[in-house]
Amino acid sequence: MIKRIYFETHVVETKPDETVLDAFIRSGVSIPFSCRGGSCQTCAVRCLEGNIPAQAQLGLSDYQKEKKYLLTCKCIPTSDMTIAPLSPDDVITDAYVVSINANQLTIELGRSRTLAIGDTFKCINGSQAEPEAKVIAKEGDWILTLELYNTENDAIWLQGLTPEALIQIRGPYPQQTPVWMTDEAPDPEPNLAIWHQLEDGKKVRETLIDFYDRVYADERLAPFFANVTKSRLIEKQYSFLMYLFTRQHVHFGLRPRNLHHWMVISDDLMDHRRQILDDTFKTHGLTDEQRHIWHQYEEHFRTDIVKDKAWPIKIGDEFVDLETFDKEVLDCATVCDHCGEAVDVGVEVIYHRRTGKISCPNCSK
Ligand code: HEM
Repeated sequence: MIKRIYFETHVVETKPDETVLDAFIRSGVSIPFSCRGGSCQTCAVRCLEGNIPAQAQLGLSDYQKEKKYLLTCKCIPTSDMTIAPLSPDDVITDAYVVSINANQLTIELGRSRTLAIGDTFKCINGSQAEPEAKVIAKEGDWILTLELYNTENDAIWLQGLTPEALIQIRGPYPQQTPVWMTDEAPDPEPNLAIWHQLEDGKKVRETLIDFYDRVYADERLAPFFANVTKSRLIEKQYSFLMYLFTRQHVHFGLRPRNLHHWMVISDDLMDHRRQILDDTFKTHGLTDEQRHIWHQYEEHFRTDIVKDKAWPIKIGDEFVDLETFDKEVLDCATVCDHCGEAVDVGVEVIYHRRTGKISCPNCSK
């Protein structure tokens, strides 16, 4: 049976008995791959929706199975599927310690990987710390020498290792330039047909109203929206989606990267939000195609939103870090935003650049 595979902005139909990878290659969809036999794991992706055939997970670890990884070269779909690329955090490879020399660690990989000198990784040995390391030498595709950035904590981490110990490496994180410094990808193509099907936006608004009711009641998401007026947010979100679907310039807010710059949002939290959105779509009777197209618009911004620490905001060509504090001498009396006590004119206070919240001398000790 023909199945539809949704991957980023692509929709690919597989022929009977065809693997997802073969269908991608046939359709010109670019995805990294190497051995095509299920051992190198280069073509691994994550399943967001649909059945995962057991064959597509052969050889993957329990952790990888739990995260819904699958190998596209081994996946003959049994249902429609939505799949997404792995984030570097998701790419975990077993490795054995060969030797340790000061802050350098030589490892033998559990499977061959095509990696380059300069690629960066996180090292995992079951402890909470995941020291960062850079490849400084390699022998073939199996042996790597990593240099740890050699802080005091890395030295302690290395002392806990012995030759032949099994560790994992997470990555690579090849991008030398942090995401927040790179140019944003162009917006995805509009889709007027779906917008018309969604009753020229009426159904989009209804869905958003219900979705944000659920978000504001969700204990993981609600904290982000503590000071945000729901009706205003729905209108902003609506105009942004209207722009994406129709290209009418009706959205005058910030771009998603700048807008979410201070929010620490993990892939897992994005998936959680996606699930709530999908449940809402189903309540409002959106068709599979409509759900997938809308999800694809949202997914397009994942890399602009997911991060493990706040990013500076980009204004023109400049990056401004708003997650810092400045000092100011008050030229009029006010109250402290933390303890509520009065603060007199002439007192030096600390204020947070993004929120503008003021701390009196007592609270900022
Ligand atoms: C877990 C994931 C997310 C969280 C926690 C989150 C959180 C927020 C918050 C708190 C606001 C209000 C900001 C403010 O008014 O100051 C907001 C606005 C917005 N978000 Fe998200 N967001 C998430 C994912 C997304 C995604 C995937 C998109 C996709 C495009 C998106 C697009 C928007 C837009 C368009 C606005 C309103 C823009 C404006 O004010 O002009 N968000 N989000």
